[in-house]
Amino acid sequence: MTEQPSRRLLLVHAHPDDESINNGATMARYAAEGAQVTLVTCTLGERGEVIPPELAHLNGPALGRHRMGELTTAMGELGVRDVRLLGGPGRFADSGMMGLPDNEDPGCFWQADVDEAAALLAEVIRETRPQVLVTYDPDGGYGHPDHIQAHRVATRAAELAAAAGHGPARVYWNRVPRTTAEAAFARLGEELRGLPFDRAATVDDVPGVVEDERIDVEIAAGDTPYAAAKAAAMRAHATQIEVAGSCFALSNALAQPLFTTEYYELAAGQPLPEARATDLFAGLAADAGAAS
Ligand SMILES: CC(=O)N[C@H]1[C@@H](O[C@@H]2[C@H](O)[C@H](O)[C@@H](O)[C@H](O)[C@H]2O)O[C@H](CO)[C@@H](O)[C@@H]1O
Ligand SMILES: [Zn+2]
Repeated sequence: MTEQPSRRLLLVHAHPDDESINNGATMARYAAEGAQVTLVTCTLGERGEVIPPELAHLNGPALGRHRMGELTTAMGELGVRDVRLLGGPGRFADSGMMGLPDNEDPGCFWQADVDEAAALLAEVIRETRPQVLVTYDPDGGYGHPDHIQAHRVATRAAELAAAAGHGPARVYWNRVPRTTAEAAFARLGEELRGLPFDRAATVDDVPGVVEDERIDVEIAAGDTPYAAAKAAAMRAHATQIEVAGSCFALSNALAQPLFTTEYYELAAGQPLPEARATDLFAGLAADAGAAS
């Protein structure tokens, strides 16, 4: 039986790029510190728009394969080695933005049976035994069907794992504190002229913004190598993201801040020993490593 690292983190995301945008610095930090970091991505983003003109021909399965390559490159930048597609490559297709006919595709993630998808994720939890699971809030951060479904599947999988005696000690939701977002957009407005973007997004465009008091953990990368790794990982997702300095834009070309501090709300599990902790595992009994 091989020993697992004493700290084990599982992140559940909807598309290739979400993990770097939301948790790139966090993943890089914990990977560098020797924690086990497992990423489960639920779709390959086959219905995404494509930014670079030279790649505009990519769509459907070809885009999905290309984005899997982007994800592999991005995880190399973060030092994350355990990357899995929920149910295997192509099991659940990208559902498209909320309200589009794409949502009715019987093979898309939005149409998946939550219990069936959760059983697949629960198997990953049984194998990897994470103490910490990170996913989106019930609205998926911004209402995208795949993000909402990722929340539902991750939540149900954690319940299944707990019922089997090996559930995560903590479940966190990706968050951004409102005052931080507002201050970052105020600075962005002054910097926009020097950026390759014509317009800026707004605070309302940022997923998961909540009042400051709901933030339980902040992982500040500041000027550490983890901030640079996050930017490099986001750049690797070139079909979806354009990075310029301390900002980025998705295919809508709306500039938004690239946060090098990442924030979390404790959704379930063991309370934290202090307000605004700086470690997702703070206060958890460091086990010797579960047998795999
Ligand atoms: C960050 C994220 O979740 N991206 C999703 C999203 O992409 C957006 C979508 O194409 C929208 O129409 C654009 O205006 C926006 O700029 C994109 O970020 O939805 C895609 C389709 O489901 C998905 O592939 C992409 O990963
Ligand atoms: Zn997404």
